[in-house]
Amino acid sequence: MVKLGEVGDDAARVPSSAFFVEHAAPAEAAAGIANGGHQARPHMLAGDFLKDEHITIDVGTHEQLMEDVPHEKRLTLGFPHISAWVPDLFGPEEANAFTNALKRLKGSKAKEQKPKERQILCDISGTCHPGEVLALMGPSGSGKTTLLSILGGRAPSALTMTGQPMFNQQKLTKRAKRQVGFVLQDDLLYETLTVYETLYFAAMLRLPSAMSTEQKTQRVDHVIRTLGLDKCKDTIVGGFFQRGISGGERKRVSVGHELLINPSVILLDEPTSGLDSTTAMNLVTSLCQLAAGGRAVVTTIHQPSSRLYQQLDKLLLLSEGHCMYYGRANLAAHWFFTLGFTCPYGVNVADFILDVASGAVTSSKLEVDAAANHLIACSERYAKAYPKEDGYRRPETLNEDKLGSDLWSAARSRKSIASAESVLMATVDLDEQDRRVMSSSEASSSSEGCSIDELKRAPKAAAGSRWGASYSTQLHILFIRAIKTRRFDSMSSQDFFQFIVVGVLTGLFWWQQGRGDTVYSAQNSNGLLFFEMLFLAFRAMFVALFTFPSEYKMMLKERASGMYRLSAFYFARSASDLPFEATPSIFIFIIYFMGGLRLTPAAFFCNWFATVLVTLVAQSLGLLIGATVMNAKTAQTVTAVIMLTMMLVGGFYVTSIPVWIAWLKYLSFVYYGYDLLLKVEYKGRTLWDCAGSNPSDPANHPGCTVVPPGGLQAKLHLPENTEQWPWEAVVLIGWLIFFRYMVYIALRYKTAAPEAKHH
Ligand SMILES: Nc1ncnc2c1ncn2[C@@H]1O[C@H](COP(=O)(O)OP(=O)(O)OP(=O)(O)O)[C@@H](O)[C@H]1O
Repeated sequence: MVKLGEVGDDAARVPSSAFFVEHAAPAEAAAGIANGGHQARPHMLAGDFLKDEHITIDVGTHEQLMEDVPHEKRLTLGFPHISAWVPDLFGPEEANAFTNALKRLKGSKAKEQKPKERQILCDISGTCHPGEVLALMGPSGSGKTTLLSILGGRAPSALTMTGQPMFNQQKLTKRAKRQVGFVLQDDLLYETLTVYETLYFAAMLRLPSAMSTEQKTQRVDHVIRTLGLDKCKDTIVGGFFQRGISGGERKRVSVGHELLINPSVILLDEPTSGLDSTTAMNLVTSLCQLAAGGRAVVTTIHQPSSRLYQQLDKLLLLSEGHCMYYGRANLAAHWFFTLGFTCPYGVNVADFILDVASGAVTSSKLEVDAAANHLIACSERYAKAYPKEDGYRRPETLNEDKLGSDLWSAARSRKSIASAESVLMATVDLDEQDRRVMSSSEASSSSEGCSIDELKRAPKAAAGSRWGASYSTQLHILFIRAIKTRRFDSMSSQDFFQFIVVGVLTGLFWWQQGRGDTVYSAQNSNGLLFFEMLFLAFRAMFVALFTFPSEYKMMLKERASGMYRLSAFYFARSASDLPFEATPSIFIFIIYFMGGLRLTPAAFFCNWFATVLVTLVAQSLGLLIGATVMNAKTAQTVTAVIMLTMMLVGGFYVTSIPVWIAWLKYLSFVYYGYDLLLKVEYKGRTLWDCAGSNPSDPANHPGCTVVPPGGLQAKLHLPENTEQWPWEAVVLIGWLIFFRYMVYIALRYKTAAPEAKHH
C-alpha cells in the first residue's frame, strides 16, 4: 500500500498543469543507468496534485521481482533507421502483374512492373538502455507491433525492411535471442494446462540445465507469487470452450512465461490491453521494477491512464509509420505545446498525444487546418536548419527558442503526409549515449553490458547453451506436457462412447455374419473388414489433420524463443500419441466377436495389429497434410480427395480398375491394409460355395463345393494366394516411416524463424 502524496522524490516524473509551461528536467533513467540500472523507482507515482493522505491505492507487490541481471549480461537495444514495407496485394499494380503473366503466356513482350509495396515504418530510430522503459505508442495501425516484432528479430517474412536492431551494437544471434523475452499481443498458452503447469514446463525447458530442479521450481513459485497468481495457480488456463482464468491473469501468465528466463531485454506487445486500470498499473509497476534490475523494457501501449503514463521513461510516438515524437515521456506534452498543440487542462496527456498522432487535434496557433501537415512541415523545415552529422542531429546544437520560432514560420506551408520523416525524434532527445549505441561504426565498448560476441565466448554458466534444457530433459518434459495438454481430448468419455456405440451398432448389423466357411460368410466378412479399417483410418486421419494447425502458433512462438529442438518436440509428441492408439482396440474387440470373424487367438491378434498399423499410417498421412498446409480447412479438403481416391482403389468397391489408372492402388495404404486383413482372415482356410446359403457344416452339406484357388476367390477380391507371406505389413511400415519423416521435414520448414527481406 502506498499513500498518495508520500512519494515526494518523484516530482520530476509527475505532470501537472505546470507541465505545459515548465520544462522539467528528466534524467532519472540516465541516473539509473549511471547507477548500474538501479533506479530508485517508486512503486506508485502519486503526484503533487492529489495530496489526500486518506486515499490509498494498492499497487501490488513490493517484493523484488527477479534477481538483477548480472552486469555482463545487460543489453542495450538500439534500432537505427528502421523502415519496413509490406506487399500491397490488391493494389492496381498486382493487376498489371497478372496481365503481364497473361501476356507472357501469349508470347507478347509486356512491360514488367514490380509488385506494389506499402511502407508501414519510415526511418524509425531509438534506443533503450538497461534500466529504461520505452513505450511505443500510436493509433491503431501505426506500426507499433511491426516495430516491436522487428526489435525481437521476429519480423514476418512478408515484410521487407531496411535497418536492423542492434544489441550492444551487435546483431541478434539465435543464442542471444534467449536473452530476449517477447510477450505477444495474443496470449498463446495451452488451454488445458493449469497456470502452475504452464510455468513449470516453461521453466524446465527454458532454464539452463546448470540449474537444479529445485531452483527451477523455486523460480516458478517466485514468479507466481510476485505476479499475484497464487489464487489461480491450479486453475486451467482455459479458452473459448472451457472457461479458465481471467484475461488479466492470462496476460500475467504470459509475462511470467518470459520472466522465468530472467531476460536482459523484455519486449511486450500491448501487455495492458483488456486489463482494468489497477491491474494494468500493477503490471507496469512490475515492468518498472524489472527494468530497475538492469533490463531494457520496450512495450507497446494502446491507451495508458495518466498514472500509468507517468511510469514510462521514454516514449516513441508513431503515426502511420512515422515517428512523431521520441524522447522522455514526461517531455512529450511540452514538445507538442511548443508546436502549438496545447493539452487542455484535466485531459490525460497520453490521450492528448494520441489524439495529436491521429490528427484529431488542431494547433490553435495555425491558420492551416491539418495538424498532420503542420507537424510534417515543422520537421522538414527543421531538418534543413539542422543538418545531420554522422547520421544524427547533435542535441547540443539545438536552441529550443529558435527551434520553436523556426517551426512556426515553417508551418505555414502545407505538405503531403507521405513526406514525413522521423526528424522530430532527433530534435528532442538524442543524447550522447543514444548516438553512441546507435552508431554501428563505433567500438563495441559500452558503459553497461557486454557485447553479444562476449556472451558467445562466455562460459556456459554465463551465457548458456543455445538450448535451455538438455535433449533428454526436453524429451521428457515435452512428453509429459503433451500428455497433459490432451487430457481432455482423446481420452475423453466421448471417444469411448463413440467407439462403443459405433462398435455395437456395427456388430448388430453384421451379427455373426462372418461365421462359417462359405462364400456367403466370406462376402459379409469382407464388408466388415473393409468397414473396420476405413472407420478407424478415416477417424484417425481427420483427427490428426488438426494436430499441428491448432498448435502452429504455439510452435512458432516456442521455437522463436529457442525453447526446444524440433526433433525433441516431434518425438515426444509422437510418443505421447502411443497410449491413445490403444483406444480404438475397444471397437476392434466388439466388432470382431459380434461379427463372427475368425475365432483363433492368432487371427484376432493379427487383425488387431493390421488395423492399428493402417490406423497409424492414416494418422501419419493426416499429420503430414496438416503440417504441410497448416490450415485446417484446406487440410480437410485435401484429405477428402486423397481418402476417397485411396478408398476407391482399395480393392473392395471397384473390382476392375482401368489399367491406365490401376497403378494408383500401389499408392493406397487402404489397398495394402485390406489385403493384409484378408490374408489374416483367410490364411489356411478352405471356402465352400453353397449357392448363397451359409450352413454350419458345408463339408457335409449337399450342394456345397470347394472353391478352387484363383476361382471364386478372385471374384471375392481375395488375395490370389492367401498363403503368401504378408509383405503388405512391410509396405505399410515403410509408408509409416516415410510419412513420419516427411512430417518432421514439413514442420521444420514451416516453423523456421521467419526472415524479413532486406532492401
Ligand atoms: N504482414 C502484413 N501484411 C500486410 N500488412 C501488414 C502486415 N503487417 C502489418 N501490416 C500493416 O501494417 C500496419 C501496421 O500494423 P501494426 O500491426 O504494426 O499496427 P499497430 O500499431 O500495432 O496496430 P494495433 O494497435 O491495432 O495493434 C497496418 O496498416 C497493417 O495493416
